[in-house]
Amino acid sequence: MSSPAIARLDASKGSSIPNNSNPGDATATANVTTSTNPADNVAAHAVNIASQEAKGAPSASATQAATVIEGAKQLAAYTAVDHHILPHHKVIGIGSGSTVPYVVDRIVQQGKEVNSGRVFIPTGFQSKELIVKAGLILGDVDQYPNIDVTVDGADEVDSDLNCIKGGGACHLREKVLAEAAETWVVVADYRKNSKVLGTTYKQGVPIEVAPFAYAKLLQNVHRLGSEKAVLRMAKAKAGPVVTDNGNFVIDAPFDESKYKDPHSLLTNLKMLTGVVEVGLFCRMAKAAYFGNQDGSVTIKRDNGEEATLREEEIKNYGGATST
Ligand SMILES: O=C[C@H](O)[C@H](O)[C@H](O)COP(=O)(O)O
Repeated sequence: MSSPAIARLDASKGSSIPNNSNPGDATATANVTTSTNPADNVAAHAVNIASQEAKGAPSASATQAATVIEGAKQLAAYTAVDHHILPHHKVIGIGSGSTVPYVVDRIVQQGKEVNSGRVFIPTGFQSKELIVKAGLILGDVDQYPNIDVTVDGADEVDSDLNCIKGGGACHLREKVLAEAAETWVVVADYRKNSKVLGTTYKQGVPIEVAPFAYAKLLQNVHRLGSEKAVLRMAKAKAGPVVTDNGNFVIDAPFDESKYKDPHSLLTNLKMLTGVVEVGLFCRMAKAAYFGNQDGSVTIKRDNGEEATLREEEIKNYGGATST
C-alpha cells in the first residue's frame, strides 16, 4: 500500500463513487476513481482536482491538501474494513460521511461471492445510495436489529473514543445502527483525532429535535451553557435543515469543561423534552481508525491501546481483529 505522497498519476481504472455528505467539504465532492491500490486512488483525485482547477476551481496548495485528506480517509476506511469486515459477517451497517464511500468501495473489492451472502443496512439517504449503486443487498434495521459490524465516520473522536457525530444530520440512525452492532468502528482522517471533543470540530454538538419544539429547546440549550447554539439552516434552501427523519438540528458548542465529561453532557441534553437524539456517541466504538498525512494509520482501541501502522505494517497486517 503506497503512501499518498508517492501516488502515481494514473486515473485510468476503476469505478466512480460519490464522495461527500457534509456541506462545507466542497473540495471533496469530485467523483473518485477507485482501484484496489489506495495510491492509485489518491492519484486519481489529483487528476480530478487538476481538471477542476483548469475550470477555475481552488488553488494548487488547497487541492494538494484536499488530495492528502482524501488519501487519509481512504487509508482509514480500507484498513478498518480489512480488519473488521470478515467473511463470516453477514449483516453490515454502513455509516455516513465523506469517508464512508471508501468503506463501501473496499467491501465491494472483497468480491461478489462473499457479498452475495450479506445484507447492508444504511444510516441514511447517502449510505442507502452507496449500497444500491454498489450493487450490494439493501436491508433495514427493522428487519435486522442485530448487526455484525457497523463502520461509520465521525466529526471528532477523543482519547476515550467518544465521538461528535451528526455534522451531516444523520446521527439518529447512526446511533441506532451503532447500538445494534456487535462491533462499531469509526473511520476518519487525522484532523478528527483529538484528545478532547470540541478541539477541532467547533460547530458544536448536533442535536436532532422535534420541529415544533425547536424554539423552546434553543432556550433550554442556551441555559445548559451553550449560548451560541443555533438552529442549523440549509445551504441551498430557504429555512432549516430537515433530517432524513423530518426533524430539525440544533448545533450547540460548549466549553472545554463540558466536553471533558461528554457522557454527562449527553445525559443532560437528552433529558430535554423535544430532543430526539444527541450527536455524542460515548464509549460506543470498539476502535477508531485515522488515516494520516504520511500514509500511516493510527488505531485507537476501546481498551486504551493506540498504535500507528506504517505502510508496510498495514500491508503485512493481514490479521483480523474483529469479533
Ligand atoms: O451526520 C453525519 C455523520 O455523523 C458523519 O459521519 C460525520 O458528520 C462525519 O462526516 P464527514 O466525514 O463528511 O466529515
